[in-house]
Amino acid sequence: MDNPVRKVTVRDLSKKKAAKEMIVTITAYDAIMGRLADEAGCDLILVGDSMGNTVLGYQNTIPVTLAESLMLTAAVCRGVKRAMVIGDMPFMSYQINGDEAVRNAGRYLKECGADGVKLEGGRVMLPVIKRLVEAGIPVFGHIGLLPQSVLKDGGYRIHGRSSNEAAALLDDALAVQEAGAFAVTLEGIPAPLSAQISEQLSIPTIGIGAGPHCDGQIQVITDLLGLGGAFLPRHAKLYAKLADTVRDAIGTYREDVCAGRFPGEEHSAK
Ligand SMILES: Nc1nc(=O)c2c([nH]1)NC[C@@H]1CN(c3ccc(C(=O)N[C@@H](CCC(=O)O)C(=O)O)cc3)CN21
Ligand SMILES: CC(C)C(=O)C(=O)O
Ligand SMILES: [Mg+2]
Repeated sequence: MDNPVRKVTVRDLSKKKAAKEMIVTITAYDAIMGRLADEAGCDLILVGDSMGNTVLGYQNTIPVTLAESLMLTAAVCRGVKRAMVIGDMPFMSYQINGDEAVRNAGRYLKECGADGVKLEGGRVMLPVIKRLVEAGIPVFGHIGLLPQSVLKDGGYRIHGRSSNEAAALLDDALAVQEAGAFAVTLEGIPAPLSAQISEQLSIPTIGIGAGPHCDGQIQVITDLLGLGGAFLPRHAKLYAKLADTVRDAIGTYREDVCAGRFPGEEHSAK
């Protein structure tokens, strides 16, 4: 039997925070990208409900279904050996009540092989997070800019700019920690406030659009690889231009086929 690779655990993440080592996180939506992110050494891989905006082609994360999220989470898990894989619970799969949240969250662990789930919301989600943790499900919290509230908020905006909002966000972070979450995403928060939250919390903070003083960072993989459309959020940095590479490769293939250059003899059965 192959020597199994040792999985990253929630305890490894705590140790990284204590040692001031960055927790590197990225989203993935299929086995191929999951494997590549794992091979690149990421600690955490989130099967984000940003699959709505990216691979599923919706306007936002609202329409993503539990079935879609479970299917892609299972695919990512099949590609990943070492990193923790977290399923991002979609809109309306955990907000109704704790019973539904536990039933739905459990499916990520049992049916997909995920190592935990993520859900959006601070103090209001304390009872739900607590129920999941009591059931033995590792929970990754998420506070600040909450994409599943885009319709209520009327768009995406930085949270915590006023002193009232900043105090509420610190309280949200403490509530998520008190509920038993193993880490929390800080999204769209001014850098000084995420620095303060990261210092006050014993659990790791993972930032996106939240400055450099978090215990780790997360990015949406299609933003980082240049696979998205024209819009790149301010928080994202282009590390590659894969859309150009892919379009060029497919275009060359098309020209070869039209010109009779492909398939050649070496690609043809005798
Ligand atoms: N491709 C992609 N990348 C993401 O980071 C992402 C998603 N999709 N989908 C789910 C959420 C939505 N996110 C978003 C989407 C838009 C902005 C945005 O418009 N930001 C403004 C700055 C806002 C401000 O400074 O107040 C920008 O100009 O980029 C931010 C986060 C983050 N998440
Ligand atoms: C951006 C991260 C935090 C997320 O929730 C997602 O990708 O859905
Ligand atoms: Mg999400």
